Amino acid sequence: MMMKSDAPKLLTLGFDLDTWDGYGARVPITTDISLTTNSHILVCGMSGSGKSYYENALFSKLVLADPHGEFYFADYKSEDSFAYLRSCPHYYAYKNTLQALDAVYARLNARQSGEDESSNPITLIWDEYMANVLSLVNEDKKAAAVVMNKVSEILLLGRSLSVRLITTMQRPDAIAFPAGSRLNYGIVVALGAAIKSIYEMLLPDFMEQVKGRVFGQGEGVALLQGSQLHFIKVGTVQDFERMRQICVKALS
Ligand SMILES: Nc1ncnc2c1ncn2[C@@H]1O[C@H](COP(=O)(O)OP(=O)(O)OP(=O)(O)O)[C@@H](O)[C@H]1O
Repeated sequence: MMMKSDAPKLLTLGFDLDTWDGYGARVPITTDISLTTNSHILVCGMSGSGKSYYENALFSKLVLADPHGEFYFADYKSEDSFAYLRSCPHYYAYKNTLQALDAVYARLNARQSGEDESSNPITLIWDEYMANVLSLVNEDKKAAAVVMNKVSEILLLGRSLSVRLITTMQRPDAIAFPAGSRLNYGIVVALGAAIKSIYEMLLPDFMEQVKGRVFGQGEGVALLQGSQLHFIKVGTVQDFERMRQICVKALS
C-alpha cells in the first residue's frame, strides 16, 4: 500500500499585494500542498507578465517544501529563462516535452495499479503547455488528443496518487483540458494585465472583487481551491545562483 502523509506542507505563492504596496510589508500568501489538497498549479498571463520568472521561483520553493519530491520539466519554448536546466536528465525541451509527460503518466499508472508503492510527490512542470498543444493539434489531431487526455487524467487522478502538474500558458482555453479537467487546478495564478476573458474562464465567481484592479509585471491574482482569492506580488528573487542550484539538483 502507498504510505501517505497528510501533514500540511506549505508553499509560499507570493506576497499580499495590497499590504506590500500600502505599507511595504511582505505578508506571505501560502497554500497547503499536502495530499489532502489539490495542488495542481495553473499559471497564466500575457507575454512579459512574469510567468517564467515566477516559474523559476516557484519551482525552487516547491523543491524546498517537497524535499523528497521527484521533478520533471517540459520546456516547449526552450528559450533563455530555463537554459540553465538544459543538461539535467529530467529536463525535456521543445519536441521532447512529451517524453516528460510519458514518464510522469507511466508513474501515475504504476501507482494506480499498485505496481509502484512509493508515495513521494512527483511533479511535472510544463512551460507553455497551450502553445505545445496547439502545435500538436496542427501536426496530428489524434496524437494531440492522446496528450490532452493524459494531462486530464493526471489532473483528475493525480492528487490521491501524489502526482502534481504545474503548467504555464498565456490563455488556458478549455479546449486543451478535456472532460472539464481544468477545474482540477487547486491553485490558479493569473499574472499581469487583468484580461477579462481569462478572468471569466478562471474566476467567474469573483468578477466583482477583481473589477477595476490593475496589475503590473509580477503581480496578479491567486485563487486557492476555487474559493479563496488573493491579490499577490511575486517579489524579486534574492539569490539567483542558489535558486538555480536548487532547481538543477531537483532535475538531476
Ligand atoms: N517579479 C519580478 N521581479 C523582477 N523582474 C521580473 C519579475 N517578473 C518578471 N521580471 C522580468 O520581466 C521580464 C519578463 O518576464 P518573463 O520572461 O518571466 O515573462 P513571461 O510572462 O514568461 O513572458 P513570455 O511569455 O514572453 O516568456 C524578464 O526580464 C524578467 O526578468
